[in-house]
Amino acid sequence: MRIAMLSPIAWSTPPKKYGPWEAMVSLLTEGLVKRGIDVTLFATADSHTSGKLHAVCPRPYEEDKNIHVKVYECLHISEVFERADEFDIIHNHFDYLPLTYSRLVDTPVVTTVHGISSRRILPVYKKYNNSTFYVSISDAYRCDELEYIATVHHGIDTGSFPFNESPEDYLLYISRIHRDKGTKEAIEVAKRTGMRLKIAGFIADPEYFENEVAPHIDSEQIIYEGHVSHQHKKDLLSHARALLHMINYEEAFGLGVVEALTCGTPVIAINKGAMPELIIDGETGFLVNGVEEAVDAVQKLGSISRKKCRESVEIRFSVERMVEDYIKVYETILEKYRREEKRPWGFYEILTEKPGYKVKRITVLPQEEISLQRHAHRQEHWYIVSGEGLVTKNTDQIRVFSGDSVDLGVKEIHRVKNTGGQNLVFIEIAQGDYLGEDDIERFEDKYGRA
Ligand SMILES: O=P(O)(O)OC[C@H]1O[C@](O)(CO)[C@@H](O)[C@@H]1O
Repeated sequence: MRIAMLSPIAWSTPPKKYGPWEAMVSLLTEGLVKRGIDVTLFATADSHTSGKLHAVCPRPYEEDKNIHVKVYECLHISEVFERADEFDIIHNHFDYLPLTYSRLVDTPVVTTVHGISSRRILPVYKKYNNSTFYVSISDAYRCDELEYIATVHHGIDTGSFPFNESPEDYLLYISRIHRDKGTKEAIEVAKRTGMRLKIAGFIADPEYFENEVAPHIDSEQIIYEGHVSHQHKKDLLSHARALLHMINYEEAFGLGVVEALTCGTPVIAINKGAMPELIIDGETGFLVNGVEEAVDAVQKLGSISRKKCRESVEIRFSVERMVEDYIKVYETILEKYRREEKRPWGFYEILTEKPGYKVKRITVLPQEEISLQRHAHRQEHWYIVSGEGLVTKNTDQIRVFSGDSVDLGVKEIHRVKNTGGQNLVFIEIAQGDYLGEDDIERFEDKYGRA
């Protein structure tokens, strides 16, 4: 299996410090290579992989403000798609932009949806919903308007995080410093419980840091450790009494939460987003609804077994499990693709074929149309499953929607155009003495095949 792994270029892959998407891409890439899979990693030039690295962007744009973000995004993404024929699957971790190239290539594209930053980007995801594949990183993060091939939780290199049975007496906040992540609320919990709080992470929102965080830093009770290295992060995580994760948004996953648990450190988190999928309330931490409940939870930390914390994530969130899950996703996609016949207007899948009849599921992409045609040996019955279209039947024009059907006799001239913004999907039952694809007489064709 040949995989093109498209990483973001905000940070290197793996990142030197912060960079959760790039960190996950690196772990997945290395895990796949270990399993003998041929992976080409498209990432910044200062990235490292035991697979093959392909880079056009010299440095991460977050580390070098001279890198023109849009220019390098274009150069980076186009590289993958220009080499599409060399791969069996393109695995996109670059959010929505690469989706817009996906219909220009024959290689299937699977996207791990790391985060939907705003509902305003949904139209792109919706447009490619039926022609590409999406993986959700938690069940909580599935968007009702999209279809997913699987949920795959992230995995971490659990073995590289030290387990510590005897913590020190401080609470920890480790994340980028931003309102969403609840730095201010973590400070409040520390102050109310009289415990020390160590804060680590890069300052994603300087104004928030200045107004809500900095005034509380006294380097005694509230300590800012800075944008820490991987080693420093592991030390902080393994020695903390608990991790405070007082998020103010529906977080898609929470790598820091899993990393803390791996060290044996319980997590007190706001019960939002993926938190219930990561933390077992009362056993590996506490799911709370605000500062008040978090303060109570701190008092109950003694009831948590640190060993249990580690055990709860060791297998469920290991890299090996994540790699295994993604291999299954790739295999499912390849199996589906083997069955699907590509056409310039979309694709079809033969559901069954027996002497005398053949059943297909036909997908016409938005605004595309099949040729104006007729068959000498078969009649067809079309049942519209979803989308909307305009059927030409001899001299008639018939608007069709989900639930409608159309019958086309032998030698009747016909065509269908997808007139909507979603895929037009219909089931075709063809009956006749000959059902080969070459029984098509084309009169007109948008793609020059007539
Ligand atoms: O000639 P085109 O545009 O590829 O269309 C072919 C499709 O049209 C149909 O013949 C429908 O009439 C399908 O059975 C077939 O897959």
